[in-house]
Amino acid sequence: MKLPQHIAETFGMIRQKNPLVHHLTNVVTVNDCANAVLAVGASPVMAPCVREAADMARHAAAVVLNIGTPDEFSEAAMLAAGRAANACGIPVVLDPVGVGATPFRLELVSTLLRELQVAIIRGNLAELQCLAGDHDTKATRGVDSMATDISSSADVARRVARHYRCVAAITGAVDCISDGEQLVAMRNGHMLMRQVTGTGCMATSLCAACAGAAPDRPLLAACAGVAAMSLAGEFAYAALHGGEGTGTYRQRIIDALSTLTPSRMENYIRLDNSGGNALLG
Ligand SMILES: Nc1ncnc2c1ncn2[C@@H]1O[C@H](COP(=O)(O)OP(=O)(O)O)[C@@H](O)[C@H]1O
Ligand SMILES: Cc1ncsc1CCOP(=O)(O)O
Repeated sequence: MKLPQHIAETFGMIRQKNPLVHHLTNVVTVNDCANAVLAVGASPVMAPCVREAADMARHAAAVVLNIGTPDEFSEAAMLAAGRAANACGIPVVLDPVGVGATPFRLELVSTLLRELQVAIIRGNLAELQCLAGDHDTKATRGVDSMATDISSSADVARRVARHYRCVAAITGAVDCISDGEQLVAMRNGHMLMRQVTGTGCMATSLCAACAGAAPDRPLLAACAGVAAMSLAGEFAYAALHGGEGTGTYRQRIIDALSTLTPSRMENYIRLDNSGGNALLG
């Protein structure tokens, strides 16, 4: 089997298994994440209160910790959910939104990564550069950044994955996913995705949906989640008519996710081999 087929097969497992994805996430994009997860055949639930976060995590197939709008209660609830998930072998997927922007976010993410074993970290280049300890994180601008250069993304993804013993997924014009050894780079998506808030958060939730369906293959799960998001962005753009803008585009992204099939995914994934692709030592 070729790599796109493995990725597409992993995506297909979502509809077979209908995993429950528990989210502790931000207030900006929470509804988009819930709809994205539903669109691909998984079930979302959001239970951010510390009094039930761990109990809900135990029912779930995967847990998302997205630090987009952290407050003074976030750390306790995320730790409770994450510890419960770790104890039950349920994959935890971290989105370190804007981690380099404030000391509070950096401290929160450092605590989560010290106390929990995460399966997948999904973020943009600036966020993962920050986690890699790179000091040149000029790319940070609020919760946004740009990744066009495959060599930096590939290098940072590998280093983050090795350091935190997980899969690291860096999205951007090129998406680079690594487990520390193997690297998968894909060039799908559309630059208009940057004009719609939530495309990164949805990518993270989709990685969690895939990890919930295929917990034994986190690298392929992260590839499938990211590929689903990028392909939805690409197909949604192609479906726009004249006079339609980013509001319609946001809706069309959910439409594209809900109609995305494994065979379409397999056919449209564009691998970029210039950074060295999967099965690299
Ligand atoms: N310039 C681009 N060209 C194509 N796709 C892009 C581009 N920028 C981002 N994307 C896609 O948008 C989605 C969100 O990625 P990104 O913007 O990096 O996340 P974040 O919102 O966390 O910064 C991913 O599927 C990614 O591939
Ligand atoms: C705008 C904003 N501010 C805090 S969280 C958030 C949403 C970020 O979502 P994404 O990174 O997916 O665009």
